[in-house]
Amino acid sequence: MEKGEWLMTDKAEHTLPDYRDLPPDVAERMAQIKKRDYVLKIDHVTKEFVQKRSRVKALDDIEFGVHRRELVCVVGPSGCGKSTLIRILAGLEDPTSGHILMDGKSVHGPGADRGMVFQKYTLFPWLDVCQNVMFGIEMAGVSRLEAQRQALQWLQMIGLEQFAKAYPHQLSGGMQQRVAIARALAASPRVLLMDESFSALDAQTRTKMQNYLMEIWRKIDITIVFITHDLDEAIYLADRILVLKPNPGRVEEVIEVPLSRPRRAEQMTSDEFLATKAHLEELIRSFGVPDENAEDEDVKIDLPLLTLVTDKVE
Ligand SMILES: Nc1ncnc2c1ncn2[C@@H]1O[C@H](COP(=O)(O)OP(=O)(O)OP(=O)(O)O)[C@@H](O)[C@H]1O
Repeated sequence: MEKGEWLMTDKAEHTLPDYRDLPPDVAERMAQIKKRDYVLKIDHVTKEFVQKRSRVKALDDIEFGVHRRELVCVVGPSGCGKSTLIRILAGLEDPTSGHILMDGKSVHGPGADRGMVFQKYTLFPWLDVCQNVMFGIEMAGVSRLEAQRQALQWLQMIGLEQFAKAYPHQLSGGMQQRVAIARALAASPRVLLMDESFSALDAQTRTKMQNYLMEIWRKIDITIVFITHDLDEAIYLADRILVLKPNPGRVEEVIEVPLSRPRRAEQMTSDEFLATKAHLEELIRSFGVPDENAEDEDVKIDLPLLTLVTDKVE
């Protein structure tokens, strides 16, 4: 589709705008973002896994830069290398070739400059909420008293100060993830890496968490890379979306999200949102990989004959 063309949708006569047409305020914001330096640069990163008899090229020559205070989401079908990429960014895995640069310097291994929030709840169960948040601060050599003061400030920021003395098992999933975010941020990283961090939460809690995250991000100097399977989540959160294709994992497209900030739930039904989602769905379909996390349409179940019931009145 040429830029500026309009996309016909299935719904008769309703046309969606081109997702690449940014409203003026978004275009202005995007121009500002692009003027900022790269905090994180993925410099021609390739990753091959060698198993007994086979080689898998999980990532092939990935080249991408994340600007300071940008929120980038990474999407793509199962197996396109999203987890491999974030593990390399976190320093948990080395690239086969290429480099990760933080503020222009090549990184090797994990570092305090990159905080990570995983999908599963990863709080230390034997520490209370405050001690969990203090953990990263104390690791950086800060005194216990000062770490406690800072941890309480973080808990206030995420609205959980009254749960400072509670233990993780006493909190809901959403609250645990809020503490996990606070714990990661308390160590003052430059970049927050989030690996499907909200995918274990129910839909309502997930939306709340997305809003919490954007609220925190608005207040502090942090750059976020967020991996997700959920296209709505990617569009709602991101300034730009990095779309990966599988076999081997390559950059297919970088999408500038045509939505103003601050984001509001109503934007999820806007034409710009729907046009971006339609394009992403089309891209992912074009990769021809069944996404096991997508909702099944038209599932056919073979039932044993004897269990069949009808609603016919006897
Ligand atoms: N440790 C490993 N050893 C061998 N192959 C691996 C390893 N980790 C990942 N792979 C392979 O690399 C490719 C990319 O995997 P990866 O988990 O990064 O994809 P993904 O996009 O995160 O998938 P999903 O969305 O299902 O989590 C896949 O083919 C996978 O089988």
